[in-house]
Amino acid sequence: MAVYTDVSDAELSAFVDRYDIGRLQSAKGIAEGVENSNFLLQTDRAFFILTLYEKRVNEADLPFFIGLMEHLSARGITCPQPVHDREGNTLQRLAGRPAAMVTFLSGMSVNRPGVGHCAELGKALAQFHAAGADFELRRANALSLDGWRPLIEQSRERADSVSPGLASRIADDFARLEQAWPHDLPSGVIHADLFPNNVFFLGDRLSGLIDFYFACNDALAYDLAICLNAWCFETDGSFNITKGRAMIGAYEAVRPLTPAEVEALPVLARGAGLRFLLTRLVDWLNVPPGALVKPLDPLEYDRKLGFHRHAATAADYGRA
Ligand SMILES: Nc1ncnc2c1ncn2[C@@H]1O[C@H](COP(=O)(O)OP(=O)(O)O)[C@@H](O)[C@H]1O
Ligand SMILES: N[C@@H](CCOP(=O)(O)O)C(=O)O
Repeated sequence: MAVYTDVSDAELSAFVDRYDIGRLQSAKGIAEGVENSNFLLQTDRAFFILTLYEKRVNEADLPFFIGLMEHLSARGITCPQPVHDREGNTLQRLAGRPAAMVTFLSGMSVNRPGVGHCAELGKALAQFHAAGADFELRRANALSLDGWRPLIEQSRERADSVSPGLASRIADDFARLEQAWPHDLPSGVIHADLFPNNVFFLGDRLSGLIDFYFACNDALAYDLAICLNAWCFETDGSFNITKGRAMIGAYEAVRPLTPAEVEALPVLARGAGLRFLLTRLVDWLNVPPGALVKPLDPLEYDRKLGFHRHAATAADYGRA
């Protein structure tokens, strides 16, 4: 359960009173998520999500995230809308943390995405990229190539306690990626964490996207590579090419990839795999004492990297 910061009932009630959203009736810490502390609030009018931003979120980036949700909503992307308090503010402080309230989105995330879910995701990702094209704020990707080095250093000494040989596999991946990473691909606002838990469905139809707190400016195809990692592998570690084909095909029906993006796809997918291996590994080795959080398995991404290391072309991911 991701609740790093405790908030008393009295603090929550006083917080809700800053808004014109009714009186607080109940508040629960949310079981899912690993990055921030989230609470489901029910007032006598509606449900809301309250987020207290934790360690990985830089307070200076919050206007980017909040502004992006407002920008996307205005362009027809279903995502949480930041709620304004009586004075018009969206950004707050609560229990010593930066905080914001957003609207509650209905729908359910899928634990085991099927081919149809992957196609829905591909289409929504391309629509998201199109909607973000005229967003004026910018945010560099703190978790791209340059951001991996400190994570490697933080985890190097203890990596082999998680799996023998892991430190050297990570070093080899990083060396290869440093040499092959593309720098001139079409770029724009990317979600950068569009995992199944951040996508809601109503029936078979994708109904909304959440969790924009890794969003940044980077290569658009890198976002697709993240989604191939997060959606198209089976639990035994094998890549499901039918899912990859469905996702890439639906993405390209909205935004065709350039030849350079197609060529870069295996490197981008390997980089995305390493990025999630590293953040998971660092979290695994550093669970804050007393925090209600279950760290995610880093070795899931070590297994996925086993596929990426041998993938030669985009065809291995299902690109026709
Ligand atoms: N706007 C929202 N509407 C409905 N549920 C939400 C919303 N935002 C978050 N949640 C719920 O809270 C969980 C954790 O949110 P998330 O943003 O993924 O947290 P974290 O960034 O800490 O990982 C989600 O899996 C979802 O169940
Ligand atoms: N998607 C990341 C973890 C980030 O958690 P989220 O709840 O913010 O999506 C991973 O799987 O490592």
